[in-house]
Amino acid sequence: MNQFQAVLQARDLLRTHGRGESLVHAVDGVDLDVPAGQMLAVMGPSGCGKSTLLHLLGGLERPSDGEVWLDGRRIDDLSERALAQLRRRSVGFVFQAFHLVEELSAAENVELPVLLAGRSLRTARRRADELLAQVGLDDRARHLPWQLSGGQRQRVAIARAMANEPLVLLADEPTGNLDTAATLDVLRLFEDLRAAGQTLVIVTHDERVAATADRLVSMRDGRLVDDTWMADRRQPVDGVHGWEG
Ligand SMILES: Nc1ncnc2c1ncn2[C@@H]1O[C@H](COP(=O)(O)OP(=O)(O)OP(=O)(O)O)[C@@H](O)[C@H]1O
Repeated sequence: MNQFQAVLQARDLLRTHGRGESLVHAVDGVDLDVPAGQMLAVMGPSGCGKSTLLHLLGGLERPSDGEVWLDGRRIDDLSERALAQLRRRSVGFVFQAFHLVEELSAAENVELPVLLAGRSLRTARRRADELLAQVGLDDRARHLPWQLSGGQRQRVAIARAMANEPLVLLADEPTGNLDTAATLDVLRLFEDLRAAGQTLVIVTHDERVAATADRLVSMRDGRLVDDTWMADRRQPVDGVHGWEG
């Protein structure tokens, strides 16, 4: 653990695709320390490597070179089995397209990762009840995903991502498919999680979303080109302008 008590660290991270003429440096020498409890936004033009960076940080992809550390433990060189366990227990993912299991109810979607982590059905049910209440969907617990609005589906996905109390919550364009009202719901939820000490990394194209973060890093061509700590300038969700437009 370093002086910032970084929960998540990237060291000279490289991820390439293809070879020869078609070689792409999706992530090209990224160093990053995310302190515990920080809400970090990642922005940059399409194709600059934001999703790839998020996948590397959460162990969904392995780097071509460099290191990823989670809570003081190096994760990029773990076995497949250990990495799968880490993803289930220590990292929460939220995606633009929700990726809920369509055959399962909202509650069952949240229960699933708890069961996969080896806990009892009773524990899983209790956790799902708590989390769905927290995201304001206790009255939708038995609904299937297609019976929910996009914003409701994303709130279920956030509840699912939080099911095993992850060290970090990683979100890839979480509001990209949502209208303004649903975006605000999701941001208020993130704000509550942040207030409770949750570490969040959020990839976004939306400056209004980034304005609510503690820190904004900008990427270009696989590199970090700017790193701004908002400190006192971060905006509470309801203080951000431009939602009407
Ligand atoms: N599996 C792959 N094979 C080949 N190239 C890939 C692969 N995955 C990503 N890339 C390339 O790596 C670069 C970074 O992609 P990435 O999806 O991380 O960008 P992004 O910033 O998240 O883009 P967007 O904002 O459009 O989602 C792009 O040039 C992309 O085409």
